[in-house]
Amino acid sequence: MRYLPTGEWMQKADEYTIKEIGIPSMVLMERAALGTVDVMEKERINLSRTLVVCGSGNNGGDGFAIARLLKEKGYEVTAAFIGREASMSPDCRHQLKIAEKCGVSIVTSINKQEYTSVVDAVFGVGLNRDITGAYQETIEKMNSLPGQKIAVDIPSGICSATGKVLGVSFSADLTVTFGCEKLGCILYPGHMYAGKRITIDIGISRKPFRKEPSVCYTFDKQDLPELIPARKPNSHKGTYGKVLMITGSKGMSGAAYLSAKAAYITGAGLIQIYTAEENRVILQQLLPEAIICTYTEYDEETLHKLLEWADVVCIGCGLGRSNIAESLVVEVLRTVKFPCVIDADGLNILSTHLELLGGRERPFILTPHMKEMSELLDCTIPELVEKRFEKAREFTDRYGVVCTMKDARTLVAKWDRQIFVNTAGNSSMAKAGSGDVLAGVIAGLLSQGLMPYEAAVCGVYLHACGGDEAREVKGSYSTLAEDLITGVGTCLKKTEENMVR
Ligand SMILES: NC(=O)C1=CN([C@@H]2O[C@H](COP(=O)(O)OP(=O)(O)OC[C@H]3O[C@@H](n4cnc5c(N)ncnc54)[C@H](OP(=O)(O)O)[C@@H]3O)[C@@H](O)[C@H]2O)[C@@H](O)CC1
Ligand SMILES: [K+]
Repeated sequence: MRYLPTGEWMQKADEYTIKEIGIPSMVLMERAALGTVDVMEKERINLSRTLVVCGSGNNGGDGFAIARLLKEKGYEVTAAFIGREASMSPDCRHQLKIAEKCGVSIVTSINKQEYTSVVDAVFGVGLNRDITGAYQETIEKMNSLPGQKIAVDIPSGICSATGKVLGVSFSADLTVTFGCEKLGCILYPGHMYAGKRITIDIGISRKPFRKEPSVCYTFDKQDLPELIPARKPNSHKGTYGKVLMITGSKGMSGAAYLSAKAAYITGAGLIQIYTAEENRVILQQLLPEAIICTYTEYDEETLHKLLEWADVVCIGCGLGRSNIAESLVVEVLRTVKFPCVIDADGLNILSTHLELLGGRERPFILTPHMKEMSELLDCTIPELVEKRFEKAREFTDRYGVVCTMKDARTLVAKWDRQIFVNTAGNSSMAKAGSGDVLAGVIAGLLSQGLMPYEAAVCGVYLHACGGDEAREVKGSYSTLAEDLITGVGTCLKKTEENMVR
């Protein structure tokens, strides 16, 4: 796993490293500059005529050090100091003096000369308000220059906590970031301004991030072996759990099929689908591995028998909003004591029965997209988008559930855990049926013994990696939900092969 701190948290980590560990600030800055030059060379940036634009904070300090190192290597370099003299940080001032003494050409405005590359060291994580006036004009000018664009730590103008553009932003081809990638470069639109992102270690301690609830984290592919539940040599179908899927309705057999198949592909032992009678034949044909039980009217006795049979329940995919659906959701949420995934129509029904969540901790995993989440929270979608982290925390604190908030950057929250931010996946997954697959993947992981929060984070990540596998085969336009299921299977197989090796 790796942390995705905001700029504020990154500054706390810088401070901890300097004051508590004792690494001098100028040492960190030198490592940042050396690392940036190294990355630019490895990435084959044409550095033959480079402009480094520096502000008055430590990001500007990095910039002067980079300019000096480029000159040492024989490149033609100009450093433009466009910050305010009066507000220069001590390290920035120091770096400017060194650069001057080393003969770096220093100017105070961007001249018309053509550069092969433009390095943005105007603002880093210290950006704390909208960029206006002369700074805005400078950044617009930098964007309009020819040559490759490289951002130091974060593109100037991107809010490191939200990914929002604060007035204007440098648009980078490459961002070399220090210590940890900042949350704002992961979230949209910030992500689109960062270009290719490369993180370098400059010795900043990550200790301040541990156990800090407001710091987020993500996974990379190499984390998968640790995340997925182990298969045991001496096992049978009962070892991997019995999943009850209360899904599908008349005309909505697809959601029941996709979620159940996804749970099987993920490794569930046995699946029973409880659905409308109209779906019986089609589901039996589509998924002969599943047991099918059907209803024509609400039947509490059968429901209870099925709940006694199951270890895990997944309710809501394609369930509809009929009276029967409502009775099913209410009764399941009222009585179930084991892990339960609540998706789609299950969430729509839940939003008018929130009292069913109680407030005590129950093993529920809610998988809303932004619209469903806004209904659960009774707020507008723009309000939710603006304050997604606060809202996710507020909701999971209040109800004690696990919540995966689905979006281009899906979050997983639980009151006593740091928020997981998904960084895998792609636009091919923005299609009908993708949510059903996710609900099934999570149910499949629960049935193999993962705890609700672990199943949710692993499920979201695995589903997204499945999307990446699917895009490799089908491309961004033509990937279907069924392909995501195949992708999840491929991803699990690759992970297993790596584990064996
Ligand atoms: N030792 C370390 O800590 C290390 C730090 N490192 C590097 O330092 C970076 C962080 O440096 P930082 O904290 O000095 O902040 P930085 O981003 O340079 O900007 C602050 C300046 O901008 C100004 N300002 C802000 N918003 C503005 C606006 N909208 N419009 C106009 N002005 C605005 C603000 O002015 P003020 O708010 O004081 O008026 C202040 O002058 C970090 O990203 C990394 O690159 C690495 O070298 C590793 C070691
Ligand atoms: K920058």
